[in-house]
Amino acid sequence: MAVQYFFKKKNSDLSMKKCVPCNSKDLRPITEEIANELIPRVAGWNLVNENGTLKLHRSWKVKSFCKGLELFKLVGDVAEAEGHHPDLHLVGWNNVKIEIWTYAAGGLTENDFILAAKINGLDLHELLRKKATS
Ligand SMILES: C[C@H](O)[C@H](O)[C@H]1CNC2=NC(N)=NC(=O)C2=N1
Repeated sequence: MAVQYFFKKKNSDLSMKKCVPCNSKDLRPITEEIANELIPRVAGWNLVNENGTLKLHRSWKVKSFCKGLELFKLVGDVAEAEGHHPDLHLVGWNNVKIEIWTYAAGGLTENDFILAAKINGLDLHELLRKKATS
């Protein structure tokens, strides 16, 4: 279902969609080929293949450790509202990295792109270092 859905709704705004529960039995990850086609729809996110598991990664440099925690809170609220949860990393006091994939599917599903698009919709600009965002 996921694959066709993506193709049909190519121009729809992912951030307007809602994550579906990840406990469905027929949850299948998308292929790397399709993931490569979709990645431009979530600006700033990179496709990573970790030992065969596709994931979305994005990094930010924050102004301070506490701003990093604030970022986590904003992202955490989105994740809770969607019932879909990223891995959050805050390393070396100001490097935030977020990884998203669907554990239940062992790879990427539409949910991951929806969550990434919603995170992109957050106004993080007060939290980030002026210079680099990567
Ligand atoms: C039942 C519930 O929807 C699942 O446990 C959800 C919770 N959040 C999740 N988040 C992510 N990123 N992947 C999952 O497979 C996942 N599973």
